[in-house]
Amino acid sequence: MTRSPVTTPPPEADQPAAHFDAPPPGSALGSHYSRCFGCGADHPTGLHLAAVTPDGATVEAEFTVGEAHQGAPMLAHGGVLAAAMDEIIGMSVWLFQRPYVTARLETDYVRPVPVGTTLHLRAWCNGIAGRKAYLEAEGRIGAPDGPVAVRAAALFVQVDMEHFARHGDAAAIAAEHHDFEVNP
Ligand SMILES: CCCCCCCC(=O)SCCNC(=O)CCNC(=O)[C@H](O)C(C)(C)COP(=O)(O)OP(=O)(O)OC[C@H]1O[C@@H](n2cnc3c(N)ncnc32)[C@H](O)[C@@H]1OP(=O)(O)O
Repeated sequence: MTRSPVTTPPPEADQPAAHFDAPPPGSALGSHYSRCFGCGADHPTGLHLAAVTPDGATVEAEFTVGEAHQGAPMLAHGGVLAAAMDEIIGMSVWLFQRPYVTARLETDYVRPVPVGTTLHLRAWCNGIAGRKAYLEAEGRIGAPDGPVAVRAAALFVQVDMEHFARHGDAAAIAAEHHDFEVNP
C-alpha cells in the first residue's frame, strides 16, 4: 500500500486490543444504520456489506459489484470502491466500541473490477495514538486469496456521540437502537 505520512502510525501508536464487549470471533457485526450506503439493508442501491470478524480484531465482508455501481461501462466506479474501503475500515474500528469518523482515506486502484465481480474485503488497525486510528483495507477478486484489486489506508478520528446529533439527525439515531451501539 502506498501510504502517506498522515495514514502511517507514529512510533508511539499502540496496537489496540478488541473491546471486552466487542463481538466475539466469528460474529457478524450487523449494520450500524439501516439506510447507510455501505451496510444498510434499506438502501436500494447501496453496497449492502455484511461484515464478520473472524478473530475479534479484523473484519471481512463480500461486495458484489452491481450495475448501479458502474463508472465506465460494466466496470466499477472508483468512488464506489473507495466507499467500500471506507465502510469496511469503519467497521473495523467499530470493534473498539468508540465512535470514529473518516478524516482521510487513501486508495490504490490495482486492477479494474468488472460488474458481477465479488470483492472479498478485509480491514485491520495498524495502531492508535490518542484520538487517531491508523487503518488499512484490501479488496481481492473472487476469493479471500484472489488478486488484489484495491487497497486503502485511512486516518479515522475519534469523536463524541454529540458529533452525530449536532451535524446529523438525532431523531434517526434514537430510532435505531443496537445491542452493540457505537456509531449511529
Ligand atoms: C461502523 C461505522 C462505519 C462508518 C464508515 C463510514 C465512515 C465515514 O464515512 S464518516 C463520514 C465522513 N467523515 C466526516 O464526515 C468527518 C468530517 N470531519 C470532521 O468532522 C472533523 O474534521 C474531524 C472530527 C475529523 C476532526 O475534527 P476535530 O474533532 O475538531 O479534531 P482536530 O483537532 O481537527 O483533529 C484531531 C487530530 O486529527 C488530525 N486530523 C484531522 N483531520 C485530518 C485530516 N484530514 N488529515 C490529517 N490529519 C487530520 C488533526 O491534525 C489532529 O491531529 P493532532 O491531535 O495530532 O493535532
